[in-house]
Amino acid sequence: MTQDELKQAVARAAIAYVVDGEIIGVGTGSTANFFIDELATIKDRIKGTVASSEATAARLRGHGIAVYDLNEVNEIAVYIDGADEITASGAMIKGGGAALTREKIVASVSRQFVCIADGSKLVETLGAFALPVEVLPMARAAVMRRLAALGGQPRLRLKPGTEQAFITDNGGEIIDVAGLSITDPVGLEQQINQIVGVIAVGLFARRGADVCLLGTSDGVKTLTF
Ligand SMILES: O=C[C@H](O)[C@H](O)[C@H](O)COP(=O)(O)O
Repeated sequence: MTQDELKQAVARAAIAYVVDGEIIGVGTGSTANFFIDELATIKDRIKGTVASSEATAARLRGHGIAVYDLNEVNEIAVYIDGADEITASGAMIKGGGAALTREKIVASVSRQFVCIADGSKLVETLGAFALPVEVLPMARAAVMRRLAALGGQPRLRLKPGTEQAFITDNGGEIIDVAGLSITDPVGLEQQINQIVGVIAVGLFARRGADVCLLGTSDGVKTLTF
């Protein structure tokens, strides 16, 4: 099976977690895009969605699915999203697609977090994927020094093919921190959150996934945490 077929399989399996008549939180990225396309086939069963990025909102609206502002919504039944890495205890690195801050916010108000990922995303220790950190542009250099002191190699994410900083949906910049071996994800998430100028870190450890649907050549495996 190709990686896209594995992503499609987990996206289809995630439909079983959609709660009829409720608001569904929708993540960002290639796996989440497969989920959006599946969700379109049952859109009449749900009340609507909250999107974790402008790109996701546009894709949902393109399918005729209602997208609510989070401030209009009291509760989200389930949040469904991909990950860049996930451990056997449900801690994740996210933000490869730069949507980490809104993803974290939507996940934090959702009753259940279902991670959908192809099997290559399951790791023993987080950190081979450079950890994304969203920062206020004026604090970039100061935050990079603090991240380097934690033992990583921080690098500013650039707009592809340019020398200009990539700018997020929130007007922030992304620093990708390579070279970390994250043995205490909850502790590191807390430490990075405390650096002034950080908007959010792509470590989802304190609020990790509740369920992970993992696409493998033997079928979709369900991990619960
Ligand atoms: O910012 C992007 C998100 O955290 C994505 O969920 C993550 O990067 C995984 O993306 P993909 O499904 O494309 O591998």
